[in-house]
Amino acid sequence: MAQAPVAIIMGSQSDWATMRHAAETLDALGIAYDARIVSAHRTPDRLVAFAKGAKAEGFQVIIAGAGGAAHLPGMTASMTPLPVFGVPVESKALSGQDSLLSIVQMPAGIPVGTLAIGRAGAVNAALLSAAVLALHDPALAERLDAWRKRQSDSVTERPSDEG
Ligand SMILES: Nc1c(C(=O)O)ncn1[C@@H]1O[C@H](COP(=O)(O)O)[C@@H](O)[C@H]1O
Repeated sequence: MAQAPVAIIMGSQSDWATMRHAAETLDALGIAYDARIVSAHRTPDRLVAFAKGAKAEGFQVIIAGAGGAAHLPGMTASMTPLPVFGVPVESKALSGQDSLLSIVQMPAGIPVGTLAIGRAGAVNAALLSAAVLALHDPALAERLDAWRKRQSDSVTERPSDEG
């Protein structure tokens, strides 16, 4: 079986409720992915093995979701040359503000492409990954165009009472 181009990693099982939206978006675009739980805090050895080996495994893009003290995206980015898109998971205590600031304020030199908090960020991380992969995949570029057209077509011109 061909290697999935996208890795979706998350700090905890509890993040899956958010990160599954990235997975579903990749599904809709026909992009294979591998979803794994990897935590910089709780499974540091797993993180190092994953991040150092991700390119050799054949991944092309990494989506990393984490909440609270969200070190996972930045630590992953520090150990791989692959593009890393970070998704701040909405934490209970601070509504994801902590996750967002932990992920977005990287020091110059090690970038993480940071998305919005929660579901929107997860969906957009998948769409950004698709856009990167589509640069060298014309069939995927067509699927992405079609996805965006369907989205535009689904927006009515006027609001209705039915919502
Ligand atoms: N931020 C991180 C990391 C990490 O950055 O490596 N590992 C786990 N966590 C986060 O802890 C939160 C609570 O986790 P639990 O629900 O398992 O207690 C999750 O949102 C997870 O991403």
